[in-house]
Amino acid sequence: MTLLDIENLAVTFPVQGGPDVPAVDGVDLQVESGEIHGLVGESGSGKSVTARSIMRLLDGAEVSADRFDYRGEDLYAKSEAEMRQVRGDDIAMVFQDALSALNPVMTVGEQIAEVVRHHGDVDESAGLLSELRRKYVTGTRTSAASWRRAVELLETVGIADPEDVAMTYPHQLSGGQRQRVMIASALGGDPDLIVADEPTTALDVTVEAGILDELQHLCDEFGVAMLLITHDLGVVAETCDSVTVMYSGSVMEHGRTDQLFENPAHPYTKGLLRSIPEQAPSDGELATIPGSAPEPSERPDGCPFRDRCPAAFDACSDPLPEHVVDDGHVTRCHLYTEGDDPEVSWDGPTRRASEVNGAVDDRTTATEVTDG
Ligand SMILES: Nc1ncnc2c1ncn2[C@@H]1O[C@H](COP(=O)(O)OP(=O)(O)OP(=O)(O)O)[C@@H](O)[C@H]1O
Ligand code: NI
Repeated sequence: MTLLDIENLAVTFPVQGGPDVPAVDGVDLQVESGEIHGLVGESGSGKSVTARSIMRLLDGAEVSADRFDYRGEDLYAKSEAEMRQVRGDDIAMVFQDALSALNPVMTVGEQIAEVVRHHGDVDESAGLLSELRRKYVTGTRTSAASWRRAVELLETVGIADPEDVAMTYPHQLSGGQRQRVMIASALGGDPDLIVADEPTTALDVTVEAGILDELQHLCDEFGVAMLLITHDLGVVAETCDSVTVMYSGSVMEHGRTDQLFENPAHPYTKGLLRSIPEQAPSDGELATIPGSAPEPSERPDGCPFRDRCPAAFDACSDPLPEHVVDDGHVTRCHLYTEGDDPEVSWDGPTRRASEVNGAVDDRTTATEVTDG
């Protein structure tokens, strides 16, 4: 079943005295129940804006979509009160920076207990006195059911000594522990979908691997779906069932992870794949895509990637087409409207690039070593 179904999402930030910022432009995104769906793309491609649109946390932005359904209900038709219920109970969000997302003056146990109470499936009295005590003497109601549930959740997310950790404040914990606390807090509302925006980006690789493992395991165990935002295709390969690739506000390609990795269709996806060790060409060099993404207000017509694409040709200034590569695997690239199996070379001059668009031909050979 499709849990989240977004069609043709556009998000624009009005800017006083400057051009508006069309951050997201025509994005389709489907997350199936229980799956881990990766949302990947370089910095500025619109991943976080898309994520926040799901929580309706985009103050001041103009949001439009042909469809924006969660479990078949239009999220943008809900009242703010109904939305508060959705946030936490149905959809929970995990951010990159737990230190700023968590309350600094409340023990982590209390914070998780609060989510559990808000969700309302623990039975405990909540009279004024206990409410005041809870609020001002944080961490002391260790006999309450919500507190016990908080400790349980800390244990669930792999924290050793959950009783002790529950009584600490966020700044007393390591970065990895704080991310785990935030995941525990997300699970406190028993959501069906977790939106995780680069949950491990700030951590070192071993801690990151442990947390990604844990997330994968938790989604499996609780049947929770996750939209996992990352700029790292290596993380997608390890963790995700399916993936949507974004570039400069648009979706370039989406499909099951195996389809995308075995048979990438869009030159942008092919370029990204060269930057992860397992997929890089056998000469051992890791290459990034030369150049950088345009600012939203300076995006070219048609395909936003065309100025960096080694296979760009004149049709690329037309609106993005949609090409079905395989069942569930779709790319938005003009090469495929010209015939199947186009030649895309990141290592030498491309026929189309050199014949049709002389402006890009020396980009096709430039590579940049990013890692050893
Ligand atoms: N509140 C805002 N006002 C104006 N522009 C914004 C605002 N928020 C985001 N943008 C712009 O929208 C575009 C998409 O930003 P977004 O944060 O979604 O990118 P991202 O893919 O999450 O990148 P990163 O990997 O760096 O987190 C960027 O050009 C950004 O500058
Ligand atoms: Ni982001």
